[in-house]
Amino acid sequence: MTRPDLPPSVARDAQRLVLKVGSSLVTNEGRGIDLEAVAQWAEQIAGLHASGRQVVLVSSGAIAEGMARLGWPRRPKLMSELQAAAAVGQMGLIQAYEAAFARHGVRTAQILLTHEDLADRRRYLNARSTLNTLLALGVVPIVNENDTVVTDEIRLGDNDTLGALVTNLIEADTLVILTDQPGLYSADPRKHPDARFIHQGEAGDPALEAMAGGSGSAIGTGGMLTKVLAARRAANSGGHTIIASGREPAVLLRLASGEPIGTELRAGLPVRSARQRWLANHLRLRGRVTLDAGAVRALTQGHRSLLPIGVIAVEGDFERGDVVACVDEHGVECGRGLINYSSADTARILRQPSARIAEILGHLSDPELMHRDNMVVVRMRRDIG
Ligand SMILES: Nc1ncnc2c1ncn2[C@@H]1O[C@H](COP(=O)(O)OP(=O)(O)O)[C@@H](O)[C@H]1O
Ligand SMILES: N[C@@H](CCC(=O)OP(=O)(O)O)C(=O)O
Repeated sequence: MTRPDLPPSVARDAQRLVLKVGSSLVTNEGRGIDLEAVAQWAEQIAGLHASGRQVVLVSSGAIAEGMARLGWPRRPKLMSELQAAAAVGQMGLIQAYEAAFARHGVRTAQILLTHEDLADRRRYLNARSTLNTLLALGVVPIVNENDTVVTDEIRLGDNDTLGALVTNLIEADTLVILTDQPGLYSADPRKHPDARFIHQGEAGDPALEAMAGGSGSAIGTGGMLTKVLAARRAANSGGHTIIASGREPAVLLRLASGEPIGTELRAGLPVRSARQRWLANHLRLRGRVTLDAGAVRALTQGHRSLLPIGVIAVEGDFERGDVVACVDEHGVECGRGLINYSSADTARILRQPSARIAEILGHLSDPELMHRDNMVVVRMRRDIG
């Protein structure tokens, strides 16, 4: 869907793009890899390369393609079967992409990531430098979640989130999410055919997030909600997001030439530092501390460190250096950061002035429970980090 009276697409000025393609597009609604679509994306990305732009491709479809290859008509429920399907399907995906890009003389690389790779600071920095090196070499990295090794509790589960994390990781200017709809509507168009098309908005706008529903197909996973939330996450590093139809001819080249296609969600939020983003992007936290109202204010308005005196409860089993959530008395997260004391020690020093830490614990690591520099404030109720 083009946007005739609108300003040029943000993709026109993007030097570094992340392109995310969904399972139903990649696998022709689960029938098997859509080689024609893959060929077109490869041709377009080669065209973007020729104009000096760098592209990372985040491709879903491993499970759907694995199911097609194994002759499974329905998505299995068992984790081990999903993982087996992903292992089979990922081979097919990578072969198809490598062959399609080779026709344009463009090299590809496979990158399979887990949440843990991005949560561990050292592995996160490694992933970042590998991706940056590949881009500098003119290679197109093809990223997917490492479905065969992740367990249910630690899966990202949807590649919209992964696309946003990769956007943050390499500080891409624009995240383009291609899907089976022309973009975001005021309600799921599968259920509400009269829904209004949203041409443009601001990433992180709760009104837009309320419009987006789950997946309407048997193949996709996150639906529109994960795409709109991905836009909020991408905006943390200043990345704009475009959600558009993968069936739109030459969609990437047209976007890059400035044609306004799909829904554009602009980054308007203050950009977070790489360290703050790394903290914010932790999807599974080791525990949480409950803050009294004064401590919540000190954190969110005063931009101060968290002291043990403002903590009224502690939950979870964590060590010094783990990422822990700070919640208010209603359990709503207001910040998160690296904690200076284990859960056992925190339980002993909560509600106490910092001057008493050494006396209670027999040692003093830091006067703060969480230092300002190691924290990120979370502002909204429905925050995704
Ligand atoms: N407000 C909305 N606007 C557009 N699509 C929506 C909306 N809410 C839910 N959807 C559903 O989201 C689906 C796209 O997400 P998904 O199935 O996960 O695709 P993909 O495999 O591309 O990630 C659409 O087919 C549509 O049914
Ligand atoms: N890693 C999974 C992708 C899951 C996913 O996010 O799918 P989709 O909602 O179609 O983007 C796979 O390759 O099957």
